[in-house]
Amino acid sequence: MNVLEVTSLEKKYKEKHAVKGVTFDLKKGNCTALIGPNGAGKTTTLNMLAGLITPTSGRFNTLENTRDIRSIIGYLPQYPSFFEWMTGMEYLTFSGEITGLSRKESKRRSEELINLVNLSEGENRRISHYSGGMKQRLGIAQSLIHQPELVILDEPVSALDPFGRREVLDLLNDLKEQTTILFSTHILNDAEQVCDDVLFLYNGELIEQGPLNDIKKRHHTSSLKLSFDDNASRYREVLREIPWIKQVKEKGESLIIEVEELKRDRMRLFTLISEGGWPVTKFESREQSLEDLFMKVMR
Ligand SMILES: Nc1ncnc2c1ncn2[C@@H]1O[C@H](COP(=O)(O)OP(=O)(O)OP(=O)(O)O)[C@@H](O)[C@H]1O
Repeated sequence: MNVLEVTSLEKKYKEKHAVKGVTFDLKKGNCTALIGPNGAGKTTTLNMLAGLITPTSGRFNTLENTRDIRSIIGYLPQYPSFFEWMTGMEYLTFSGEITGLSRKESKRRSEELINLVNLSEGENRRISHYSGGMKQRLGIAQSLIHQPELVILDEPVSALDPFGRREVLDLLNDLKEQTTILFSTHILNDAEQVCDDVLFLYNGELIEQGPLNDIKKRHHTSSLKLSFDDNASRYREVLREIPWIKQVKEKGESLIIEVEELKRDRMRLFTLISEGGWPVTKFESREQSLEDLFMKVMR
């Protein structure tokens, strides 16, 4: 069941085509990462879905064909602004009332959310005294105040330090139980930790999309990594001459060796290393990361 179906969505600014004919579905209960480098069109896409800018063309349908999409979505912009003189609790209660909740209901929901995003300790502190991670968690709580079917988060972790990032990623993992999530990021490692589905956006176009595991299988490569104390390039030249090795890349004093069949070729490489007495300090089978995948798809 799809919470949102987006068809041929476009945004043009004079000569600039920021988003070009983007089509995708969001499955109920899934967490989808919209991934792309700076300027790919992520914010423009999310702003169109959030009703903040008008698409040049295209359409989107919601599950119940809701007339105003804003009633079913929660949205956290890339640079959220808060009334910093308010406490976290005041801000949430106020946000709830704006969405149409009664004061009592809004207070109850705010208390629930303060617990969910782990802000109990700072609920009566002014937002101006919050850390970046706390503000981002408050922003996420605010986006959930009216129990939306879909939460759209624009770069929720990109501006945070590693501690803040971890807090927010853990929170996203918890939220997956409760709602459908679409979030943008250019930090692939973060996306990999929480998302089920990915949308790869490049130059305003979707270049690959689907369940992360399916895409990984589709673009699967088997590789091995050899690390040396020094002189890796000498061994690179030897490996390049071997017919069962597809590609050898040098990364510092390590070699990334792409092979056809991991199990078989791992043994072959072991034999080569031991017979040749190569000064290898580390031998690893490599799992393809989302970053490897993104680079491959883009190429
Ligand atoms: N109001 C605007 N007028 C003209 N061009 C715009 C406007 N808004 C965005 N663009 C252009 O559209 C393209 C996509 O921008 P967008 O902000 O959506 O990218 P992004 O993927 O979110 O990038 P970032 O990760 O840097 O936030 C960029 O080239 C940008 O310069």
